[in-house]
Amino acid sequence: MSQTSVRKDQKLLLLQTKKSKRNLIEILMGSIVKPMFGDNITTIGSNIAGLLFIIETLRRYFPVHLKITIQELLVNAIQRLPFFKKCADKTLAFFSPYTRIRFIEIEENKYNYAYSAIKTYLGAQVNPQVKNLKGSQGRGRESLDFKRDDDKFEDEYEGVKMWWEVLKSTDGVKMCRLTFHRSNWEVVTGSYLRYVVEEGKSIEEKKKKVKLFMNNPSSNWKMQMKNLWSSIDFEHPATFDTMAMDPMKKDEIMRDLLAFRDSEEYYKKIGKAWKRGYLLHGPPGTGKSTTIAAMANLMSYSIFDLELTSIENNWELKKLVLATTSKSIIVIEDIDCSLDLTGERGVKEDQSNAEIKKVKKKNAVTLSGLLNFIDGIWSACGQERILVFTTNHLGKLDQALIRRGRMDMHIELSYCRFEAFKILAKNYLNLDSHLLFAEIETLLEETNMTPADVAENLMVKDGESSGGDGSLKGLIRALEQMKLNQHSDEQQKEINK
Ligand SMILES: Nc1ncnc2c1ncn2[C@@H]1O[C@H](COP(=O)(O)OP(=O)(O)OP(=O)(O)O)[C@@H](O)[C@H]1O
Ligand SMILES: [Mg+2]
Repeated sequence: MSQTSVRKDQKLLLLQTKKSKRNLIEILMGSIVKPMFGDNITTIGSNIAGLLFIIETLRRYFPVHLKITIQELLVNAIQRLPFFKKCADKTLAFFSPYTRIRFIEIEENKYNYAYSAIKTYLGAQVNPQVKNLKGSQGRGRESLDFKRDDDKFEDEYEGVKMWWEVLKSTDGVKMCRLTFHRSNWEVVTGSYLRYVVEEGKSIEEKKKKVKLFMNNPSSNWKMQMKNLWSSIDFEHPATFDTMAMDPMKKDEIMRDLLAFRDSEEYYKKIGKAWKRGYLLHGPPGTGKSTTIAAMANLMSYSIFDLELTSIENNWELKKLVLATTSKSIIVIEDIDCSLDLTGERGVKEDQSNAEIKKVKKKNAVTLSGLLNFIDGIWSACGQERILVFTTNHLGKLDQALIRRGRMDMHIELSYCRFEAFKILAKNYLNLDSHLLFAEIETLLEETNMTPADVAENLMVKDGESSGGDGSLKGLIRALEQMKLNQHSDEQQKEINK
């Protein structure tokens, strides 16, 4: 038989099959569907019949992977007709050996955190085989971030295959849908899903940007909670590595912070709110604000910088604290200057201090309001918060405010000594040692220079050589001058006695 006659025969066979299928469907439509639903449904029915035929024909002549697409096409086409959708879903579900789990973004007005973790996990499945990717670059970053840009994913876990789809319904409902073979129920629900959600959350955690929030004056709040705080990306470069501080003290603070971060279970067990208070005290320029920045960078916590002088009353303070998020550091700088912390507890007000009087008149946030905020409200407003107070005058603070339990750790930041100086010399001049270090060590012991002043002297000025000699000699001159001044001050005091 020639090839042309074979092709002719095939065509004839195809036509016959087509005709007999159409006949059968037309009989069905005419005798069952038409009497039930009338002419419109008959037209729909015969369209589906045509579609079924085309699909059947294509199925025979195309490779396996296309068959899957065709099946999907059919299911989609049928599902567009509401009447058939219900039947099709039920029939498919009844016969299919696969199980589907949906993770809907917002259900009953509640955000589903598993949805975002799963989406993050799926987006991170980047490898050279992936065809669609999205690229982006954050501000100040040199590297590009790539994310998977597909809405269908195949995943494998402990030898089990699973299929994910990222979907959006016509009414805007977003979801991730997982399909897997029923025989793998134990693996998927037992460990795979937990693994996916935990992995997604840890990726989110790493990518989370640290923010600096500042409270807006209450006149700008309007009705929405979102006007309470304004925020910017927190890009302070300070770390504990660059902090000039006694290494033992530094180590103690870092260990304390990290232990706090990992203590969720412990706080649950002892029935206490998961929070910790730090009081930073010391003269101006000793690094209190810098320590807060280093804390935020170490923990990747955002900072809520609470400016008490722009708050009218305790109620506003409460609202602001309730609007903070977990994993954050709430900071009140210069607590002694922010409000009159003594008046309400009956300690005699210093009448001569006009500045304090002015602040008191303007500000109705009270010490008891602040104490309530530290104790009671904490438990109501979530978990994992650090509170930091700073002051230049520890003695001015009410004992109730700083007692242990409220401020768990008192950190004194003080004048620059040799250990701290070595860190600054490394940071600013990249020097580990120098002939002038011995002289500087003695002078630092004899004077009280703040790390801020030492740092200022170590900054390489224009036109200076990079060896550090100029800066170190400049620092020695400044220290000697300070020593002279201190000496003459002491002499003056003796004379005044
Ligand atoms: N311990 C330190 N380690 C490294 N740098 C420091 C340290 N202390 C101060 N500095 C430098 O001095 C500058 C001022 O320090 P910082 O603002 O942290 O001091 P402060 O104690 O908060 O002062 P104030 O009481 O006036 O608010 C910082 O920008 C930092 O560069
Ligand atoms: Mg400061």
